[in-house]
Amino acid sequence: METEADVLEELLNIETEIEDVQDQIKLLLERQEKLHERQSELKFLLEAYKASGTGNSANENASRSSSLEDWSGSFEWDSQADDVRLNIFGIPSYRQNQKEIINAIMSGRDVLVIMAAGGGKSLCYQLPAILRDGVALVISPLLSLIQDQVMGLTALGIPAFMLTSTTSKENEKFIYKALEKGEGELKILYVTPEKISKSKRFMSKLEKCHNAGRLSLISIDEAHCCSQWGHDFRPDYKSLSILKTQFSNVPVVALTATATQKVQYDVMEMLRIPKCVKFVSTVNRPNLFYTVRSKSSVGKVVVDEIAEFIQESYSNSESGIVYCFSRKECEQVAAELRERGIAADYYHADMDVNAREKVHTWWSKNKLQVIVGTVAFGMGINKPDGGYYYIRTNLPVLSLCSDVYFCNSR
Ligand SMILES: Nc1ncnc2c1ncn2[C@@H]1O[C@H](COP(=O)(O)OP(=O)(O)OP(=O)(O)O)[C@@H](O)[C@H]1O
Repeated sequence: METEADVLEELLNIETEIEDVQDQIKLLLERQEKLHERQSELKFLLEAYKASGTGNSANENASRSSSLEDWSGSFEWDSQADDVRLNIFGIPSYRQNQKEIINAIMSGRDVLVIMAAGGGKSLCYQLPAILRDGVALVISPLLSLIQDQVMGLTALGIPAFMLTSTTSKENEKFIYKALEKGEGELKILYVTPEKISKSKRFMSKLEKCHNAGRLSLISIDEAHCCSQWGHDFRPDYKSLSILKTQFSNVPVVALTATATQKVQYDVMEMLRIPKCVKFVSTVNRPNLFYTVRSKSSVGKVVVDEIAEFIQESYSNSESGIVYCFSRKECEQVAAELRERGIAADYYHADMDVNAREKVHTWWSKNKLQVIVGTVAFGMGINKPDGGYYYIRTNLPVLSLCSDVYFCNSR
């Protein structure tokens, strides 16, 4: 006959055992994750080995992707590249790795670029896009980012277009004609990954462009979006593997500011560029300053604090971004900043694309000082002039990042 003490003792034993089992499950799950990681690395190495067909060891071949080939020497396009850099882009000299990356692309190699945000990745594919014959295709994840790039290139007189939901029928017709028949001036074409995965019409025009020898290069911006291990995985990036399969002789350039070793493997595997040349530049951004300030618990006072910060620190109306958590909050804060004499407007995913484009353009042209946005705005936005800052309001404190010409929303 069991006594209460016996029951209690068995219960305690069982609870101890359950804890043991839970510890073991935790250890096994950790082990499983490590094995998955190693499995994907090994699969990548195997693919690299198969792709080489040279009898090199897989490791040797994979390391060729970051090989010591010298891309800094003299090439036949040097003087033309210098001319475009200086006279079209207005850039006096190259930054770290830019010249080497350009040389590798011009030599027809696939390239993986890891360079800090604002480090100058765009020049690395835009310059070869101008030098090489034909049309360069650029895949970029966000409409705002694409608009920013096309706006900047157009201002430099470079025939750049985008094919997105905001493209007019007239421009769409022009782009399709340029791809299919080589008519009209089109050097750089920006699309979102959805265009590759969902538009058969676009892919068929692209194929015609390639068959006629007019697809000059394929650039994949924010390439970490390919990787499930990255912080910004986009399912549509998976479909980009078709590009190398279908257009195997066209150089692919994958660019990102953030990629761990594992994400790099993933990107190379996903984009089918195991033998790419890899360039890693320093991620140090000396132009960034962060400040954290305590924030009032009263909403109206917080807006006073933000307005005061902007007016005191940026008295020449230098532009910036204020980040808010919700769409409603963006609209409210923008209105309250306007009440305080600051030219502000809001930007979020609930607005129609034309309204978003209008706000972005005005801000780019300094007709608007502040965009109050959700994280829908910011990634890859390039605004080199004057001071620049962003403020996050959705934290218990105000986080201020100033004196940058560029920032990411994260
Ligand atoms: N060699 C250079 N010298 C001076 N300025 C440069 C140079 N290369 C690029 N820039 C400028 O640096 C700024 C940032 O460049 P860019 O937009 O290409 O950065 P990025 O690396 O593409 O950033 P993101 O991570 O958003 O893609 C731009 O204003 C660009 O004109």
